[in-house]
Order: sequence, then C-alpha cells, then structure tokens
Amino acid sequence: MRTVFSYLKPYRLAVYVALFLMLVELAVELTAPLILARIIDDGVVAGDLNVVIFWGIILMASSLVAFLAGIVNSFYAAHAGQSTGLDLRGAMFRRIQLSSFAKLEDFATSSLIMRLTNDVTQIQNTVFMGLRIMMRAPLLIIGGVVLSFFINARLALVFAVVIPLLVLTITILMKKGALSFGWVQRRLDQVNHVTRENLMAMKLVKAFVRRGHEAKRFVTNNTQLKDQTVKALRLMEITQPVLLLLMNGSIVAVLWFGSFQLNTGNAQVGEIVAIVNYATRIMGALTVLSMIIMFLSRAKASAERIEEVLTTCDADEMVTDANPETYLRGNIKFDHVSFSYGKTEQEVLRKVSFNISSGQTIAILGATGSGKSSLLQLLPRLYTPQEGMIRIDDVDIQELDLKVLRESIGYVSQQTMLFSGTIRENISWGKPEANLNEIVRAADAAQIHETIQKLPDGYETRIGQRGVNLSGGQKQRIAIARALIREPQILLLDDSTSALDNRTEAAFLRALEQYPCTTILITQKLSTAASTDRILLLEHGELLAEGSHEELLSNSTFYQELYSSQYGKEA
Ligand SMILES: Nc1ncnc2c1ncn2[C@@H]1O[C@H](COP(=O)(O)OP(=O)(O)OP(=O)(O)O)[C@@H](O)[C@H]1O
Repeated sequence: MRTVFSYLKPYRLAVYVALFLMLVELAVELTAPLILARIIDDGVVAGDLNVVIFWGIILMASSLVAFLAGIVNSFYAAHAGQSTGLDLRGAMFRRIQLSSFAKLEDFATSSLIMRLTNDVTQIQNTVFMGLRIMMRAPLLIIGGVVLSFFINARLALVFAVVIPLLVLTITILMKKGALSFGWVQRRLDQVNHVTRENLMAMKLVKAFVRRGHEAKRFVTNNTQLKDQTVKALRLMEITQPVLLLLMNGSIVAVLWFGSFQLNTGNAQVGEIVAIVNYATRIMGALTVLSMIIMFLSRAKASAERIEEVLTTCDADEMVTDANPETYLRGNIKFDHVSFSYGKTEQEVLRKVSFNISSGQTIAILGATGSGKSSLLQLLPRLYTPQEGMIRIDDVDIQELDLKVLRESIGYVSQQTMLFSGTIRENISWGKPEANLNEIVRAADAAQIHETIQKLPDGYETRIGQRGVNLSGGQKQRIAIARALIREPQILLLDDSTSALDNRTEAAFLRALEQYPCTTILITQKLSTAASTDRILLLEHGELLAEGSHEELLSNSTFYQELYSSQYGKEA
C-alpha cells in the first residue's frame, strides 16, 4: 500500500485541509452530547431557561460550522482522490510503455487494463472516503470513549469491555476481506479477458459456430465472479450485525447501571443521556467502519495489483539525451547470438552469426517457428539475447542509445496493427512532422497510393477499429508506408508482404530501391527471397545456410527442397 499511497504526496495541502476540516466536524460531533448534558442538567432539570438558550445557540452555531466544514472537506477529498488516481494511471501507463517485453509478458493485457482502470478507481474511492469519513469513524470512537470517561467513568467502563472485542473482530475481518477481494479482482480480470477475446474473434466464433461454447466459457467465468463477490460481501455483511449487537448490548448495560447510579446519586440524568448519545454515535461510526473495512480490503487488494505493475515492469527503456541527429548507417553483425524467451524456455535462436552491409536487402527463410520473428525483434531491442552480441556499425546495440537505435529502424510487424483515425494519421504516425508529399511518397512506394486515392475521402478516410474496413493487403501496405515514411536506415519487414499479390509485391520491392536502407525481410515466398541480395536459411533457431538464390540452389538441399515444394519437382 505504501508505494501507491506515496502518490498522495503532491496533494499534501489538500489532504491536510481535508483532515483539518474533518477534525472540525469531529469536534462538533463530540462536543454535542456534552452540551446536551449541560442543557439537561443545568437548564432543564435546574429550570434555568437562560442556560438552555445560551447552550442551544452554541449547539446550533457549531452544527452550522460542521455543515460548512463537511462541504469544503468533500471538495478537497475529491481533489486529492481524483488527482492521485490520475497520477497512478499515468505512472502505470508510462511504466508499461517503458517496460521490456520480457517483463510485460508476465501480465495478461486484460489484467493490465483492469489494473489501470478498476483498481485505480478503488484507490481513488478509498482516498476520498479516507479523507471524508474513514479517519472520522475511529477518532469518533476514541473521542466518544474518552469523553464518556470524562463525564462518568463508572458508566463508561462498559466501553472498556466492548471496544477491545470490536477491534479484534474488525482486524480479523479486514485480513480475510483483503484476501477475498484479491480473488474478486482476479475473477474480474478473467471475465474481462474472455470478453475481450470474444469481441476480437467475433467473426471466427460465428464462422465456426462456436457461440454456445464461448457463451458457456463466459457464463462460467461470470458465475465465478459472482460467487467470489458474494463470498467476499458475505464476510462483510456479518460485520455490521456483530458490531450492532455489541454496541446495543453496551447501551442496555449503560442504562441498567445508570439507573442504579442515579438512585445512589452517583450519576445525573444528563450524564446518562450524554453517554447513551455517545454510544449511539459510536454505533453509527462503527457502521461506517464496517463499510470502510470493505473499502480498505478492496483497496489493499487493488494497491497490491497496482504495485505489482509498478515494480515488476522494469523501466529499462529510459529516454536519454543523445543527439537526435545521430543516425546509424545500417551495418549489422550478429555474433553467436543465442536467445530464449525466459529462463526455463527452450532456446529459440542458437549461436546465430551473420553480417549485413549497409544498403543490402536480405531475406530470411525458414519453417514456421524457426525463430525468424524472434531474430528480427532483437534488433530494435524488443528483447535482449542471453548470449552473443549484435552490433550495428560496430557498436554493441546494448550500448546504443535506445531512442537513436529505434529511430533508425522502420519495423513492420507480422500482425498489422493500425490505430483508429484517418489513413493520413496512420501513415504519419511513423513521422508526425511529415507533410502530405512525404506521406504520398511513402504510400506510393508501399503500392497503396492509388487505392487510397480511389476512396471517397482519400487520405482522410477514417479507419475503423483495428482497420476493419480495409483488406488484409491494404492494411499491410499502410503499415509499410508508416515504416517507410521514417526513411529508416534499417527496414525490418516481418512477413509484411504475405497478403500482397506477386505483381504488387514485385512493384513494392522495386520501389524500395529508392530507399537506401538495409532491409531484412522475412518471407515464405521463394520468388521474393530470390530477388534479394542474400538469403539466410533458418531452421530450429540455427542458421542453416546463407547465400544468393543461385548459390543456395546449388549448395543447400534444404533450399532445393523448398524450391521444389513451391515450384514443383521438375523445376
Ligand atoms: N512471446 C513469446 N514467448 C515465448 N515463446 C515465444 C514467444 N514468441 C515466440 N515464441 C516461440 O519462439 C519460437 C520461434 O517463434 P518465432 O515467432 O520467432 O518463429 P517464426 O519463424 O517467426 O514463425 P512464423 O513463421 O510462424 O512467424 C516458437 O517456438 C514460439 O513458440
């Protein structure tokens, strides 16, 4: 909880003001029974109307002050709560953005979304409640007990028995509650996860007629969420009756002992009324406290989940102050590079070594799962190899400024990802300051300019969520244009031409010649690979062979088999 609540620090002033106003409210609440005792004993019983009027006015005035303090307290409490939430969400978002993939993969996307939204809301509410009523309840209980002793110590002894019992009950419930609500949040993650998957795979679910199966999966998770929430709430629901029972018992005890004390002259009517009044207020505070326990239990579970993100995600991608004009030339050298996704995972790349000179175009060929995408992702340092070294322009990429490294790279991932917005915005996402000419040039090279022009709104056509209103090939080409507009020194194409027909692909590869960059393209098509300077053959994470199309055709049986599988034996 400590890390999360340290985010309250910048709002210290609002916190102090809110706490001060809360204390004002508390003071009025605590002194009211004292005033009441005075009105009864010195005014009503003694028959002095002046005392009744004087203390009556004081009671009214202090109530008004408490009322105003309450309103202003709400403003400050809301400000502190909402601002802490804003900062927490911001901090988590930045952490997630800066974190390495290796760490980020510890969390499901849906869980991260829940932590950024739902969990932060729990903290926001807790801060608000804390400043508004949470602190008031225990202080009211303590103050009520102390003042009761001050009024009549013998009668107040009843509280000395009841209060420790209450504290014990509350502590036990709070511990169990935090555990239970932690599970509620996890179940909520699960429901979110299934919903997200279903929404994303809606077409697939319909086409495979798997609606029933998916509905069942959803219902199972949804029911688990309900059951867990009911279980957690049930724990909380028994709190209130237990607390009420204890407090009502203590009121009866005060009245019972009070009647004896009254007869022996050791207590006055006003004192008994005041202590019963305190008992009632303490009971009210306890009801609030039971609600607070629920909030705190939830907040504790949420704070732990938020802290997990803030501490697990390593902010390894620090923005440095290297000269933004520093660009790389694009000579790439892999030197005995081995890589696996985790300590326990199998090696995906094994002692891979090769050189690429600046300006060359290289194709990587290999069966699915042979490690092609993994190899590509090592270059922009999306992952770090465990062994060996990758050099660009003879510098270990681990020592290169990350911003410089990534700004020199144009990366087109295997799964095309477009953002909601217009086509123009999507292309210029690669270079925000690009003008329309640059956008058109990139789109033209990516063989998508003509298609865009035929659209009614041209470059201003809005792309639906994840590009739903575009074909697979169109999306791929926009993604390519987005990478080309950066005029990168290194262009990485991860099977990015798979949805293009041969003619368009050939035109694209020709257009690429205008860009003097080192290009590494992953492809399944031999025709594409054959048009590059050199081909790397990857199998089970090892570099099997490398050379030009002709060289491999005469030297590599693996390549010959690939060739005959694509062009027929007789070829
Ligand atoms: N994020 C990941 N975490 C753990 N293992 C992974 C991850 N991504 C890929 N792998 C594993 O690494 C191996 C190589 O995957 P990679 O995506 O690099 O292959 P690929 O040659 O690009 O395959 P494809 O042609 O099908 O895209 C596979 O066995 C895969 O299961």
